[in-house]
Amino acid sequence: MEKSARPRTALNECVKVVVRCRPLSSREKNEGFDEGKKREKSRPEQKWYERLSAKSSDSKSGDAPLQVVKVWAERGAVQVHNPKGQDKLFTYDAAYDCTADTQTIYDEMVRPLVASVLDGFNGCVFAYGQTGTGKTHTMQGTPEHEGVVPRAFRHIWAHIENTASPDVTHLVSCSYVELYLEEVRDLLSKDSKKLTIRGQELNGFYIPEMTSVVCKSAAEMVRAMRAGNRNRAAGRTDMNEHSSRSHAVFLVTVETAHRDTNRIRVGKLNLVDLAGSERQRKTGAGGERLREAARINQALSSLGNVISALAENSPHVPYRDSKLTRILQDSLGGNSKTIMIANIGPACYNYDETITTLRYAHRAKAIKNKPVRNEDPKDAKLREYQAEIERLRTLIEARRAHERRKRAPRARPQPHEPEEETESLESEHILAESTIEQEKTKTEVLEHQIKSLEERLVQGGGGKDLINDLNESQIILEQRNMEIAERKKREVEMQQKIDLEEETTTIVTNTFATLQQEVDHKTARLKKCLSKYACLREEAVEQREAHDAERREHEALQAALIGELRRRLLLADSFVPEAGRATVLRLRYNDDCDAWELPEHAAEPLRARPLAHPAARRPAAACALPAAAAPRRRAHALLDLRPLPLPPTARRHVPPAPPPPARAKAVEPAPVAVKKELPAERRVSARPRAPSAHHRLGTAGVR
Ligand SMILES: Nc1ncnc2c1ncn2[C@@H]1O[C@H](COP(=O)(O)OP(=O)(O)OP(=O)(O)O)[C@@H](O)[C@H]1O
Repeated sequence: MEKSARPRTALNECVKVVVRCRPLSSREKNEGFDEGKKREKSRPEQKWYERLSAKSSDSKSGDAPLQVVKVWAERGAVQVHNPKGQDKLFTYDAAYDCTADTQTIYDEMVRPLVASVLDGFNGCVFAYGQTGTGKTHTMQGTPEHEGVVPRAFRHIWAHIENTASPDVTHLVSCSYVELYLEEVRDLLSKDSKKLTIRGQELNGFYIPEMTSVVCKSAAEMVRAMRAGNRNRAAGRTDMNEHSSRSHAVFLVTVETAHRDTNRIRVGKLNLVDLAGSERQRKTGAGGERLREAARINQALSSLGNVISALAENSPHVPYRDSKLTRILQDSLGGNSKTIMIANIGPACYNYDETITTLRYAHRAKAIKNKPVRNEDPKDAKLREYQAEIERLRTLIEARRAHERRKRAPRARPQPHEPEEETESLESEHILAESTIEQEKTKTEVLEHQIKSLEERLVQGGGGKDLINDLNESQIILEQRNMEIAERKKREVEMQQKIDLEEETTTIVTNTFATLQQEVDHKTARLKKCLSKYACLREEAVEQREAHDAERREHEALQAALIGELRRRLLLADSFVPEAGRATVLRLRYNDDCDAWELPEHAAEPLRARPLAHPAARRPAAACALPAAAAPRRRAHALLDLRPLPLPPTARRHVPPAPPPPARAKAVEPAPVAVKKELPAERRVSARPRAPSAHHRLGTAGVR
């Protein structure tokens, strides 16, 4: 992710939100009727199951009651059965049920976005949702069902082939990174090296050192994606056989140069497959999986906070809270056109998670981005390559001219000329020949360099003639699909408008014959309003409960992390030598460099408290007196206000003395050994010690 220039003027464009509901998995179908599993569920879930089972016997349909989600594709709405009250209804830009395939989602929603990227805009598609709801299935797909990412590759290359002409040059490059345990890793480098996010909140963040692979076809990009996927962290949980344990970002950069206008457009497409939120109770995660889950949930919670802050137009957006939100800064509230695909599962077992996902997705609809076309940005590689090719060409020209001058016919030695002169002319000739040879080799090297640079660029020679019939008909078909998708989108929007206006117009258009009619009508409206009010109150209670649950989870996580921190600090106290501990405590973490640093001008902490000199009239630090030991430092004149370590409150455990043999008992009484041990212990605690890491944690107010 290269740093790009900030846009000057931009039109606001809302984040588009799409919901996709996957089919019930075979496991969910079986689990619904498994009495053993039902008993394991928490009480509210069990009640829900019981209610549904009752309904199921009424409806006589096997698995229908297990599903709580109903998708109204033509309205872009999702309805969720509420076990405690009224059903919930959310509307989005589009909604797809389990029968919809990725092709439809791509044609209707993603295709226009990729077209904008080819026109020089930034674009982002990210899949969000609970674990096992089909984010990877949507983004990457399977060999049988191609996902959004490979479809975008094919779309990009179909466009490049279609617009091939000698006046248009393209450069396509891709990068692939993952965020695993809050570390950014390069998936396209052999050793998956760790990367650093640089930049400031105001100017946007970027990753300067990530590998960028120049590609010449869609197949090459798919190969790069697969190579990256092999390096990506994945693992098994109770909810997903192949669960992604990291957030992955595939970045495609398309640069297009038009010779006639001499302008370069750079479009960047971020394709993000997030790891899913998960509850330890359901995934059965432990050990390393639990650590991963904690980090995944933490990053997703930061993402949720960013979405909420942007939706509420809050003056502060906490992008800095996690690396994920830093990476996605431009996509959320910045210079980008963005699509959020919210993946949900239909099972009642996941009711809470589905509602949470739908709420965040609904909030994301209010986020306004400011996309602008990126024209002639400073970091365009195409311009760099073109300049380099131009420079090499001039160099070759200069060399050739030099060569020609050297080859110019020289005066032949005349018979009457002296022999020495003839010899010198001949040696000069040989020297010139060898220089020409050397120059020739250098020119060849330069020509080779030009060729390799030109190979990276895609430049069409024959325009439309190059495209075979199949490709052309495919493009026509895609255009038709896009038109159909556009019409469908308009239909959904109109349907949503009609639904909204239907309610308001009924009041206006209604004319009442009698007063009683008006009273009845108004009573009905009042009842409707009251039920809406009850619904909202219920939602507020639910949100508070969800918030409380989330807080409890965070508290448990925090307690676990503090426990871990204490253990590590204890280890540091026990094993880091006292001499080096003061230095260790001064280390500060630098977010930008992703490393621990020793601040340059930080005062060195005092190893011991300064004592008043016994000979001085006024109290003064012993080290401040001239007699004090040299060398003196400025830091020595500072007063150390940190509390001294408290003496230990527990006595050191003294192993009980082995029962003495009957005869020795009278000679060596046991209590003496305990008495001897105590003063020695006190002496240790009274000695001025370097501040311990553990002690610092205590004074920092961490409970
Ligand atoms: N629309 C769908 N149609 C059919 N099967 C699906 C669909 N969506 C998901 N699945 C199946 O559900 C399972 C889980 O999907 P996937 O791995 O994509 O979930 P995920 O959201 O990426 O999970 P995680 O966050 O744990 O990585 C897979 O076996 C996948 O094939």
